[in-house]
Amino acid sequence: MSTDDTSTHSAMPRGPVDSSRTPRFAGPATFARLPRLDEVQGRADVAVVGVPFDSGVSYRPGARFGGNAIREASRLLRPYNPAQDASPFALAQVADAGDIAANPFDIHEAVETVEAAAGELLESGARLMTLGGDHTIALPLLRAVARKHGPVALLHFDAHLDTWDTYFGAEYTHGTPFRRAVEEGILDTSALSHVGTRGPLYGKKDLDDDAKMGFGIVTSADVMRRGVDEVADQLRQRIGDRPLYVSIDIDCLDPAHAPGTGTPEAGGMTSRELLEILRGLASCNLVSADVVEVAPAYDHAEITAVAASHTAYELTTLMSRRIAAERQERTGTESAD
Ligand SMILES: N=C(N)NCCCC(=O)O
Ligand SMILES: [Zn+2]
Ligand SMILES: [Zn+2]
Repeated sequence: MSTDDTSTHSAMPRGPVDSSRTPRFAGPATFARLPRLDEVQGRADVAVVGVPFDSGVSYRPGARFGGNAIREASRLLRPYNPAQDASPFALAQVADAGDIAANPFDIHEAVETVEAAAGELLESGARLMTLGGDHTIALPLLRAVARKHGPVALLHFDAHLDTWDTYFGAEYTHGTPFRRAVEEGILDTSALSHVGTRGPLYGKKDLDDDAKMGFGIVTSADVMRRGVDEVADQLRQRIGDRPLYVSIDIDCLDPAHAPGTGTPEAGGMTSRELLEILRGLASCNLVSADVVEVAPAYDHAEITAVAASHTAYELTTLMSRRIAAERQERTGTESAD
């Protein structure tokens, strides 16, 4: 496979394979046909990393195949993002860091492995764009991010709260990562939001517990009634300039927009609403993000994987723009000295 370098200068980021020369359906899939991390000497501003782990699910399994399904569906992403007026892969070096090899038979060990591998990537200077995997993995990712940035603001898109206590006595599951994260003090409890919440709960106490942890909720019905601009404004105000982690469970979307997921709930957001809210976060300091719960066995015609690939593309664009703005600020300051 040809890995044509679209950049002409060694200091320029190396971009995706040129789809006008190598058909986009040829060769093994990396996210958006970007170079692998080893092809850019291990130096990336944004590392796209897969976590093929789904041993924490409470219903349908299969999200372990989500990352590669998203990579396959991302072949059609193009280098310029008109909605954000930015070329994310030219503004910063984005590279595919491959998969974290987590033990499928031992959740505690898997959680440790993910935390350590994510920590290494963050130490190298990269922001993480993680492709799950089930939602269990958000906990070790947040631990690693908080070690670098301190407690972070959390914007959580999901049909579910994922602040339940335990399932079958297990503390690490895909329904419990954010309760553990609050208990561990790795979240900034003045800036926690769920978006897209809906569906039946075990009881009203689920909501009371969640509110006590500090979460605000924008339900999927709120998004429909209030509209994406107002919702994005409100979220931006709550987040301010705090370091922000965005965790996106693809089941925040309606099953019509994301059938390929493990715990589907009717009445969800459209992919258009999700993408528009994300675009509205352009001023935020997005330090890392994940897209999880894509289970391709239940998908049809890559509906879910395409939605997830565009979601990761918008998130990557937000990070690249922020990286470029920070670089600009530094160079501006240096030349002013
Ligand atoms: N999809 C995620 N992350 N969590 C759903 C847990 C819902 C349940 O089993 O009751
Ligand atoms: Zn969910
Ligand atoms: Zn979830």
